[in-house]
Amino acid sequence: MPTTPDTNPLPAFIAELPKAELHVHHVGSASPRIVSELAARHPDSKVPTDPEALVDYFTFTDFAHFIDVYLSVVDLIRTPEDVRLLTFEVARDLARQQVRYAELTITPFSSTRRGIDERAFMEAIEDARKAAESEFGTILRWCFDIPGEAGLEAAEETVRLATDDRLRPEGLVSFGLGGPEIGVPRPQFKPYFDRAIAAGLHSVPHAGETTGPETVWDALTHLRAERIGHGTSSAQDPKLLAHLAEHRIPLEVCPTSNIATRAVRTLDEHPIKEFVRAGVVVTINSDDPPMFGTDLNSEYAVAARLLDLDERGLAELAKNAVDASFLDEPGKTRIKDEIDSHTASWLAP
Ligand SMILES: Nc1ncnc2c1ncn2[C@@H]1O[C@H](CCC(=O)c2cccc(C(=O)O)c2)[C@@H](O)[C@H]1O
Ligand SMILES: [Zn+2]
Repeated sequence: MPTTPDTNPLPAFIAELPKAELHVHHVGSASPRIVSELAARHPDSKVPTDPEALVDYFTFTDFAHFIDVYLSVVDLIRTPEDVRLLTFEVARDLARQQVRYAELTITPFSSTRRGIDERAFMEAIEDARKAAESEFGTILRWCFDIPGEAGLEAAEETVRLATDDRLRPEGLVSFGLGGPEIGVPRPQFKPYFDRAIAAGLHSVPHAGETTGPETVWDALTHLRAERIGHGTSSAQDPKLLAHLAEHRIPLEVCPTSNIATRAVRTLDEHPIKEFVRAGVVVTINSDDPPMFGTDLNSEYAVAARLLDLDERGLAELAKNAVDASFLDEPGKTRIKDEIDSHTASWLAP
C-alpha cells in the first residue's frame, strides 16, 4: 500500500535527527520573523514586513531576480547590532531543527561596503557564535564568500578580511565564491583563493549552479575546491562525476533552491539520483531557506523521496554532511554517535 503523508514516519524521524548544514547563507537565512524585526528597525526599506506579502516577494522569475531580492534584504543589515541579531536568530532557527553544526556563508564585503565597521562586524558575528553555542549547543563556523558579480575589488576586500590576523574571526574555516556564474568566470579568482588557502582556509566555491560542468572543472582546477556548492550541472559530464567520486569531493546539494532559482525545472528532474549512482558524496543543504520556502528538515524529506531512502539511508546522508564538514574529528565523532543513537532508538521495537 502506498504510504500516505499522515502515516509517513520520516518527517518526524528527520525532525529529531541531529544534522550538519554545510551550505546556508547568512542573509539568506533571515526568516520572516527576523526580516520583520530588521524591517521594523529600518522602516524606509522596500522589503515587506507582513509574512504573507513576503511569500510573494520571495517568488523569483530567475536567478538574477533572486539576487535583486537578496540584495534588498542585505540592505536591511546596517549596524553591528543588526548583524548580531541576524546571526544569533539564525542559530536559533537551526537549533530548532536539531542542527548541531553549521557552516554559514557570510559575504562580509556586502556589509563593509555599506559602511559597517569591519572590526565591529567581526565582533558581532563572533559574539553571536559564542552565545549560540552556549545557549543552543549549536556550533557555528564561517565561510567568507566573494560576491563574484561585484568583481575583483570584492575579491580583494574579502580575502583581506579573511586573512588579516587582526580581523580574521576565530570561527572562520573556509573561503567561497557566490552570486551569478554567467559572465563571472571562476579562474579570475585564483590568486584570491591561493591566498586564502595559504592562510589555512578551505576552498568551497559555488559552481555548476547556473552554468555548465566546465565551471565545476574550473573550480576544481583553478580554485582547488574541496567541496562544490551545488555542482548541479556536473550530471551532464560523466568524466566529472567520476572525478568527484574518485577524489571524494562532496557536492553541497540544495534541491529546493535549484527549483526556486529555476536552475532545475522540477524536483523530479533533479540530478541528485545521478550523483548517488555515480558514487559522488552527496550532502543535503538548504541554501537560503526562508527565501525558498524550505528548511533543512524539508530538504531531507525531499532527498528521502528522490533517493527512496528509509531511516538508515537518511542517517547515512546526515553522516555524509558531518564527514564532509570542517569540524574537528572529536566533534564529528560526537555528532555521528548522536545520529546513530537517534536512529537505533527510533527503530527499536
Ligand atoms: N543560491 C545562491 N547562489 C549563489 N549565491 C548566492 C546564493 N544564495 C545566496 N547567495 C549569495 O549572494 C551573494 C551575491 C551578492 C552579489 O552578487 C552582489 C553583487 C554586487 C554587489 C553586492 C553588494 O553586496 O553590494 C553583492 C553571494 O555572495 C552569495 O553569498
Ligand atoms: Zn549558495
